[in-house]
Amino acid sequence: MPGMSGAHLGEWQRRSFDISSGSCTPEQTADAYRAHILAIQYAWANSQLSLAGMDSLLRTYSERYAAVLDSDDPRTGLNNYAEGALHLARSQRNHSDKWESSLTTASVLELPCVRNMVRSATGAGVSLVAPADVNITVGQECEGSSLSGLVQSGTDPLFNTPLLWTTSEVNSASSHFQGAAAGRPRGSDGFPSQPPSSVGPSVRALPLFSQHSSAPPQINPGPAGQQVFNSNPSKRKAFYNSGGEASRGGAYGGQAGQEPRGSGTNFKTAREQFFVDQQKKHSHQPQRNQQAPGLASTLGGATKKSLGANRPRGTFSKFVSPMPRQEDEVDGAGSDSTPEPPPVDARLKNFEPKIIELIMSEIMDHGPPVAWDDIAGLEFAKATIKEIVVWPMLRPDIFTGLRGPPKGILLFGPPGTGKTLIGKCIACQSGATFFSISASSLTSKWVGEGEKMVRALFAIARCHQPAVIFIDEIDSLLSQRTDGEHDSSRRIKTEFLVQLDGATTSADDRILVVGATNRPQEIDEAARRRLAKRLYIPLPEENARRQIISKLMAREKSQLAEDDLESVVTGTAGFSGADMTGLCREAALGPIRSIQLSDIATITPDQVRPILHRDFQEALRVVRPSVSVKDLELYEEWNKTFGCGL
Ligand SMILES: Nc1ncnc2c1ncn2[C@@H]1O[C@H](COP(=O)(O)OP(=O)(O)OP(=O)(O)O)[C@@H](O)[C@H]1O
Ligand SMILES: [Mg+2]
Repeated sequence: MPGMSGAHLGEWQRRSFDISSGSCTPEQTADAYRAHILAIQYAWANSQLSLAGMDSLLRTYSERYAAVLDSDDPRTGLNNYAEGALHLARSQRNHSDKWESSLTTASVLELPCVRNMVRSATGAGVSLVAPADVNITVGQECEGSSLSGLVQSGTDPLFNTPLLWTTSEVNSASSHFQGAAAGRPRGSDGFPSQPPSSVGPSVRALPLFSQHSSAPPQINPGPAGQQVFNSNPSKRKAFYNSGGEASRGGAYGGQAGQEPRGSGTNFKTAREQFFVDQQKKHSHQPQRNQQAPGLASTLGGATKKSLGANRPRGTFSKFVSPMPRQEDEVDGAGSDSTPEPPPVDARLKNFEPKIIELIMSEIMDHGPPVAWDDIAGLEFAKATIKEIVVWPMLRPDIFTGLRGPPKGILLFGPPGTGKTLIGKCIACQSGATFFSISASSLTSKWVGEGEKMVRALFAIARCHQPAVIFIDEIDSLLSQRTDGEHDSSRRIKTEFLVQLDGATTSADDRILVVGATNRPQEIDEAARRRLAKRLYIPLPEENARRQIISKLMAREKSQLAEDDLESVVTGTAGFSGADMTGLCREAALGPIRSIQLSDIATITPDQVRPILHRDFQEALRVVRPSVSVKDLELYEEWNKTFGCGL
């Protein structure tokens, strides 16, 4: 800014980025709090701050920091991670979504079967079935409402016919309309050739669907009799809408409008209250609900399920989800017990379930087991890891105080020397909950959410102690912080360091962080300090190379004399474990290459010759070591400077 001195600029920056100024973005605020947290830790490490002082300051700033991270408010918080997920979820449909059919009232009336029905009804004065209790939405008008439990008769001006609905008609109508919608084969006129069986004492056989019925149907009034309902289309629409509720009200007792619960409570659910209001609106149908109980009870099993709504409820009853449960759908009967959500640890209550799920999915499945013997050589590293990881996990009571194990390990060394293999072995052998995290799983999710993932990861690990967090290729996550790097990756790193510090210094937590890298020199020095035990995983020595070849050849048909093996071992100096595996693969192809092309189609596996020394000699001509001497020197150098090996 021209004319503005450095001092002014500094003042302006100080005020603009002052957290309390209220003008900071949530990112700036979070950054500032993070900086505070690190400064406090730094001050303590340099003995400028007492332990108690650090403790209290850390608590204050951690809480403020967490508030910014966890707040859902986009103006004050960073918690926007769910948006991406919700966007995806929005396009999905579930049971509660309305299924909209292309059928409209007009198109239904145009259906030949409906026309027939209208015609015969006009002639015979029989009842018409209202398109109710169909699990489809006809246009936007009726909402899959159920008229079950209602017996209505009257004159429908639309059809100019007596209007009569019975429970069975409702059911039949349901099946008819569903059938029509699904295009199922029907009788000649589109109706089922057999009338549906009676569904209960109040339900008569369906005259409407016996297509040749000419006499007015006999109507069983049901226990509560019938009522007349003169409707016009708009009224009927309203009635359908309320009727669904009515019937459902009936299905779960049907006493809406009366004292609803026999249990002496006046409690009404919102749905019941809605129904009562609707009923008042349609006060020209006064007895509608009185007849509902009987009909409803007969319909209980015959029409749609009430999804738990038929259970007596009160203020102290359990909430019953309106969503059908899977087992309800399977067994049809349902049970009174609602599924208990899995208990959530109080320490995780600040994290969204989705993020917890994401982390949990990172828990490594104990795939193919890896034993310590599967790792050739590396005796020192194996012994140290057993001492640090396995025994303390098994006997935490012995490994206390000064014997307390270090909480952070760094495995470093040239590529292909078995670092990841060791990680897999720890997963199998330690008996701890094993989280295998790669940098990409934290950084490639939603931008800005990496640090939340990191926090959640450590919180979950704390809930699943003893736990091992294995971070492969840790250099890409904790490389040295530079000025030019992206803000979000910087934030993830800082968050990781904060968490790592907590995990590696807390005496109570049994969380071990294991990092693996083949670029140790790129790791941030703060991370290096936290990963206190830095173990060099070198290229395999002669003995280890011999072990690798012997182990791999033992699974194949091979003839390798002792001398041959020795010559291969000496010829592979400088090979990594992965190079050795590659060499054996190449040698194993030798016998196949020696087969005549004409025989390849017919030869049996037994006829393939064993792997011989000459196959290794051939293979050695094409497989070269992948680690250069120069690279090796760098590792040795770094090991001398920072390593904890012998
Ligand atoms: N010490 C060993 N014993 C047996 N097999 C080994 C050994 N080291 C490496 N291998 C073989 O090499 C393969 C690769 O090893 P691994 O993935 O553990 O290497 P790494 O050290 O993690 O390499 P990078 O640094 O490139 O990730 C293993 O699957 C295994 O087949
Ligand atoms: Mg690896």
